[in-house]
Amino acid sequence: MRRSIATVSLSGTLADKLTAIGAAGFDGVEIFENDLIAADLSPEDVRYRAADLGLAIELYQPFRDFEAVSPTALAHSLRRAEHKFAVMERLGATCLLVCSNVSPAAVDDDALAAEQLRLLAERAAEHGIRIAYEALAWGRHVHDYLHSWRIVRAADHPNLGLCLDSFHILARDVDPYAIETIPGEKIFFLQLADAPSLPMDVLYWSRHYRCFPGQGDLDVAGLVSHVLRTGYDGPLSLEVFNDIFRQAASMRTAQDAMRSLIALEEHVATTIGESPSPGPVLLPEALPVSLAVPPPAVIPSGFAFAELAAPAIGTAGGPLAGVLGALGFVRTGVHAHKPVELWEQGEARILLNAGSPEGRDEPALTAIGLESPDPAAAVKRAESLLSPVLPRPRDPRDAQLDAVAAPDGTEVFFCRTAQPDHSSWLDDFGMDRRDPAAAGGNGDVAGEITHIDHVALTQPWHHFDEASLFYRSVLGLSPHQSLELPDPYGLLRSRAVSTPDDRVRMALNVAYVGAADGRPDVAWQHVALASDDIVATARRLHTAGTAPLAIPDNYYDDLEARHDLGARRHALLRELRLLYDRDDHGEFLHFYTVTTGRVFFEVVQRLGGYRGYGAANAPVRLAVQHARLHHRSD
Ligand SMILES: O=C(O)c1ccc(O)c(O)c1
Ligand SMILES: [Mg+2]
Repeated sequence: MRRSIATVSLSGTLADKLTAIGAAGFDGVEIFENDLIAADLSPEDVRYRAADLGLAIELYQPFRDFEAVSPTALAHSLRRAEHKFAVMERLGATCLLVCSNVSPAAVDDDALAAEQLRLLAERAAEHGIRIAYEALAWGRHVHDYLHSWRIVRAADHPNLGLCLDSFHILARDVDPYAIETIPGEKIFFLQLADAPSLPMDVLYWSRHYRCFPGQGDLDVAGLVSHVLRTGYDGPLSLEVFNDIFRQAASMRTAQDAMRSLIALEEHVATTIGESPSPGPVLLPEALPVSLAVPPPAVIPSGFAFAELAAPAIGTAGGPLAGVLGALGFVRTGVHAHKPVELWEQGEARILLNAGSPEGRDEPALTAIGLESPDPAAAVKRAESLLSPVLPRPRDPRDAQLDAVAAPDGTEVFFCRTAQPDHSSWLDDFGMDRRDPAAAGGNGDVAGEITHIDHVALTQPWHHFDEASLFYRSVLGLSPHQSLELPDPYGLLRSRAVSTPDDRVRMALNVAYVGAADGRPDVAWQHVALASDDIVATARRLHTAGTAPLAIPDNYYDDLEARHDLGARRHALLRELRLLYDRDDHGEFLHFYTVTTGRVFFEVVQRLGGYRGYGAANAPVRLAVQHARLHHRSD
């Protein structure tokens, strides 16, 4: 399919936007009038620049408040239209979007709207221009696509058709099923946007919170299926009004947009045969357009490791090694020729890397290893969704490693640990790697860490939606609900993503920038380790002389008010500074270690089928972490 995007979706000048859109591989562009008006480029300059970048100008927009008006207003609007037609001729644009009238002066009269739109279409036809009429969700009288279709049908002019916009249709919860009753040739244009479900005024929601398909909660793929079934063969065009994208780097946003369209086409291709439809079953092969079909997602089956930059391991193991030791981890190997240590316990593996990349001078979570049924196929998938595959200046002695960069720069490795069909990264840590249990680990002691439960990564605030789309589309993880967590100095956005079997879970949090009063930027990351007996793990930590993060007494007073867990259990939680949560499926016990650089560990025990991440307790944790940070910098 032709892929297009509206210039309003990106930041920068019109020239920047065109360059970014061209570089991301789009076929076309919708020129937003305000971008052109403010540009120091003539319409001809824009036309030739777009052509040089391989971009067709698919649409010019928006033309507002035209239909169902008084004769005086109509005369004024027709004059305005003639000027716009002239600009479009200079641009080489042949389709004008007219959005439904929002003015209080508009009359509730479909026959009048049809008559006036017909007049506009007749004038447009003289310039070889077509009019695409769009029902804005907040239109004064016309706010639903079936209503705009009735008007277009009544006007009955070949140069008048519809613009369908997924936001306006899905935001008002209008059933897109009836789209299939519209002949495809009367759908002149299809605009796509997703949005997180937010109970708010639809105009405000549209102007600030639209996002690319796959980043929100709307069924954009289902809507596209209905449109394609009509025979529509025009472009899929992204039109996103978003406060963050307006500020973020345009090159990157354009690439994120392209990834979203590829994933959307794949979604449509794989589900169009199943979507409820008034017509016969239609398979992708029978469509007049072709849809992208990237190699399927390879769902990871667990964590192989988490890698931490540990600049200080040279000095007596460094603080991270101290914490790992107190938690019962054992250093089981050292990389054959890199300053990397392997620490293990159960199936949990942590790499401490002293070879601090690019001036990193504090501990940070830099890479995660995921167990993959097919690492090479996982990389192919990532490549086809425009994720940077990491060039590895590999030593021929090392095991083959397949890795991609996540949007926040975290390296994601696809591994097959100790599988006969693939070389194992573990072999790089020497044949004399110690068995963690035999090497003085605590395989036989209660409170063993069994595996990595989840990792929590902080995303720069302007890459949050991009990150959730990356984990969803590239790795095949399912996003959970977005949460807002109160922090002493801000509101933290958090969203978990996980595999269907929950063996890989990640929490994505927004990192934020310290305020003007000199507070530091906060981008804490953590590795959550699963224990089969958290009370024993906590006692071991105490015995090793390492204190967990000191949760305040007020938390325990409140916990007693919220949950009746019995006096003994409450006393135990308070003594060991364990936190507690529960959901409909089970209970959750957890504690945190103190932060080293940007990193801390969490130990968790899930009782029953608890599905969450202890988000209810995150505000207390953040407050304590902030207090420690302030204390240190005083
Ligand atoms: O927010 C608006 O006004 C607006 C304008 C043009 C569109 O295509 C649209 O979907 C919204
Ligand atoms: Mg629109």
